Amino acid sequence: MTIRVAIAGCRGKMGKEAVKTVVGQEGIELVAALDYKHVGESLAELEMFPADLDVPIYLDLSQLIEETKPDVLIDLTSPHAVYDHVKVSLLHHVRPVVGTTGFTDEQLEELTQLAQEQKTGCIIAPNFAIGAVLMMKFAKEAAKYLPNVEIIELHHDRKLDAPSGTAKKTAQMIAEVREERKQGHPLEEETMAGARGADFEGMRIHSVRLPGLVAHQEVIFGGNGQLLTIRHDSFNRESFMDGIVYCVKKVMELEQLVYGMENIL
Ligand SMILES: NC(=O)C1=CN([C@@H]2O[C@H](COP(=O)(O)OP(=O)(O)OC[C@H]3O[C@@H](n4cnc5c(N)ncnc54)[C@H](OP(=O)(O)O)[C@@H]3O)[C@@H](O)[C@H]2O)C=CC1
Ligand SMILES: O=C(O)C1=N[C@H](C(=O)O)C[C@H](O)C1
Repeated sequence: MTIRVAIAGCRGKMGKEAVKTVVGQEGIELVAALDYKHVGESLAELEMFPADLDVPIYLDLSQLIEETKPDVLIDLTSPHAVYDHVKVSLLHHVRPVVGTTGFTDEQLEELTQLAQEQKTGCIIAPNFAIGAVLMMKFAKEAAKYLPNVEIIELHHDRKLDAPSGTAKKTAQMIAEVREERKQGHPLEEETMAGARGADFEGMRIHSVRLPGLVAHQEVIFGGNGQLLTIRHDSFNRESFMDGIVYCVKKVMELEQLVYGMENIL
């Protein structure tokens, strides 16, 4: 069976790479694109895509779904757009595979419930790179023994959300095995706001944004006279593509929302 896929955000850094990947994939067919520019045109008319890529561009997701009947919607857009896309998609029983980050906890809860009610699979993966997923799993394991931990995530300076979805998910996974505790000196004070980073159950998260970076993270554990650093680097967007293909196939077997690729490996 061929899986019919639509991509939202196809002009973006991730979207462009995803279009290239999906088009070359056996058993997957790209049937539509969702964008708010070039509406009514075809991807073939955009300079960045091959001239024979005859894939229609829609503004309205419901219309896209009714006319092109995708099985899966890959969302690689923005924190402002993604929640609505996932909701509309689930209401139409189209399975979302979501790379976009920046969900609130409330949005994740609502979408989890909606996917369950609709009996429709959905994968929200803060990071599609297998190395990053392993970094998160290893960090969770290490935190059982070394509960003093800080996360430093480093990204390109076009990123909209901070901390990154990966850093937030790492902290959540660590929190499953680490009791909430304040770190550092009990009387420490910030003499400059933000100096100690964001506070997640006492863990500190630091976000670096610089041109030249892609997506990187260090999880640093401190113990008596020792330090453990777990680091992952994505040097390009290709690093995420195997994960996207895996999720497109996997979501076809699901009837509920899965948050994080570590839960389906
Ligand atoms: N899970 C993972 O492994 C990864 C996740 N990401 C996440 O994926 C998302 C996209 O990243 P990236 O490609 O770098 O970002 P880009 O800004 O390069 O791409 C986003 C694209 O989505 C478009 N867009 C914005 N709003 C809408 C909308 N309402 N409908 C359709 N298209 C829209 C943008 O158009 P325009 O620019 O014209 O506004 C742009 O073309 C981010 O949230 C990022 O954090 C990124 C890498 C890996
Ligand atoms: O915006 C990005 O680039 C990335 N976003 C995701 C995140 O917020 O964790 C995944 C990866 O880090 C790249």
